[in-house]
Amino acid sequence: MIVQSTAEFLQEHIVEASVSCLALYTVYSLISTYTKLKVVNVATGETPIPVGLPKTYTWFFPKLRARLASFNNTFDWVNEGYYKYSKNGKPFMVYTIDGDMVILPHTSLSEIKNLPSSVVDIRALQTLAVRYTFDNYIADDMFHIPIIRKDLTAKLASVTPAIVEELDLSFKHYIPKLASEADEKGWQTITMYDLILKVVARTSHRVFIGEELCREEEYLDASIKYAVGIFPTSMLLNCFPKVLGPIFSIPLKLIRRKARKHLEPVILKRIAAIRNNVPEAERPNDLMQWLIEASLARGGGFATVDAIACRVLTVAFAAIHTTSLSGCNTLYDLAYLASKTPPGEQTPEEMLREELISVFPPPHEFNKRYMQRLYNMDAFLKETVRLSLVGAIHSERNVIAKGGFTTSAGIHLPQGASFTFPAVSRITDPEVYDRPTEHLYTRFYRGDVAEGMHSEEEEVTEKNERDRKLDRYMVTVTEDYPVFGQGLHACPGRFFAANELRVLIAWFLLHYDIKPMKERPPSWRFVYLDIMNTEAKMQIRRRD
Ligand code: HEM
Repeated sequence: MIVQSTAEFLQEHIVEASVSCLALYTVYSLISTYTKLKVVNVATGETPIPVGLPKTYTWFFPKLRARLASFNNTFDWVNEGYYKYSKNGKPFMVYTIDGDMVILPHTSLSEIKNLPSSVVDIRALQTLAVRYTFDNYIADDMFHIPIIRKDLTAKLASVTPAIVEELDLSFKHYIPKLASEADEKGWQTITMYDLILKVVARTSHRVFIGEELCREEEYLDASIKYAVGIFPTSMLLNCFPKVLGPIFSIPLKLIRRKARKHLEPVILKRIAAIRNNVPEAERPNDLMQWLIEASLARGGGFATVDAIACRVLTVAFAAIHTTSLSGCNTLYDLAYLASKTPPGEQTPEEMLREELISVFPPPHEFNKRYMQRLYNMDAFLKETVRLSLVGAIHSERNVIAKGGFTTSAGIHLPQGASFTFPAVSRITDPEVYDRPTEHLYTRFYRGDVAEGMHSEEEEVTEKNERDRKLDRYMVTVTEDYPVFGQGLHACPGRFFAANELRVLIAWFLLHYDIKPMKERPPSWRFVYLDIMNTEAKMQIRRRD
């Protein structure tokens, strides 16, 4: 009788019942997940001390409460742990909405950063829920990474004229669309991030997929929306049971379909050319072509239009927002630092412009080789991204080796454990950087040691990175400069990004003045992330 009436009740309230089950399951997973892995110091038996657990009613779901509090407090917890434990060579834990995280001391970084992917893997695969937000072919084989690292970087000199041309065309196309009418003194107001995002998306795509497609607004819009949609979708996916993955990823799939509509005819044309043995010299020479050739070589599901289009969008995702944020932050810093420059002194904007004109006198023909001589520009960019792109942590990794991994200090990390290193606390530690929170735009100036150097791609080798004299390029990765990650997974696109950013800032300084801003637009901290203010308005004025 009871069973029958329960069944009837459930039939009548199927929606409510499903939602309740889902809610219960979610609460259960929030409480129970990530808690079973035992991280321990094998020599002392100590386990990493948690930072951020509630100090009152400690019996009442402390981890769950810490996870919920992590939205606003993670930076403070990591900073507290950095000074209490990391600086004494000890690990600590934080429990965030994103899972249990072991924060290892900086002293473990050098032995961990180059561990092979059979031992540890980059955690983005999990945090970005790559199997749902992209697809299985991306998660199974990231062959686009060596293509970016080797082929794209090697072609930088030859693609620079295309970057210069596309930046020029896109600034001229988008500024009139996005900026207000000029006032009587010629100043126009613009939401700078909107402009830089569009310009970077179009310019990067010129190099990724060619002239034919990079100006197609519907495609560009779809690729930007896709990239924007990845973070919220993956967060949702990571909070709910995996069975809901296919449902939560529907909006992203619809956007991908829109982008694919434009990519498909071009991909098919290029595949046909390869199959018809069109000589290599007559085929396009861009990132999409290299991706198509590598996909065909792998065959099967990798060689479908869908998988190839998804891979193009994956590279665009990694490239466009990071570069746009860096470009926009640089312009914010130029405007803000100008307002702090005493009257009569040269502002950083004037200093960079003077350097530009001396390296590229009119008619300002940029080329990759001389771009490297913009030492003040490189130093400025490097300092801006140091202060603006680093979140609470860097180099998140998951242990995948069956037996786990034990550091030389005896910290045993079992299979499945996630670990990372303090980032913002490290770069704002006065023992690491002098006046660490100030934007000292000549901090990384290297013009004095640069004579006789080769290209930066040749010089940024692991050996040279240990040489403090050469530790000054924007693209140099050192253990105290985590903007581009570390070791095996350090950003493969950073040479491309640095080159594009230099041309972008150079174009801007030659064509526009920037009105000083009294306040730097504040960013917003969310769990581990420092999210830039993308709404801030700037005032700009044409120079001619
Ligand atoms: C200023 C711009 C950029 C910044 C600040 C940046 C930053 C980063 C960071 C922090 C990582 C993670 C590294 C780690 O965990 O150790 C990364 C990885 C990556 N970046 Fe960038 N990036 C930028 C531009 C680009 C560009 C332009 C591309 C492509 C052309 C790109 C492609 C990638 C890829 C594919 C990875 C994954 C590497 C791996 O898993 O081994 N990035 N980037």
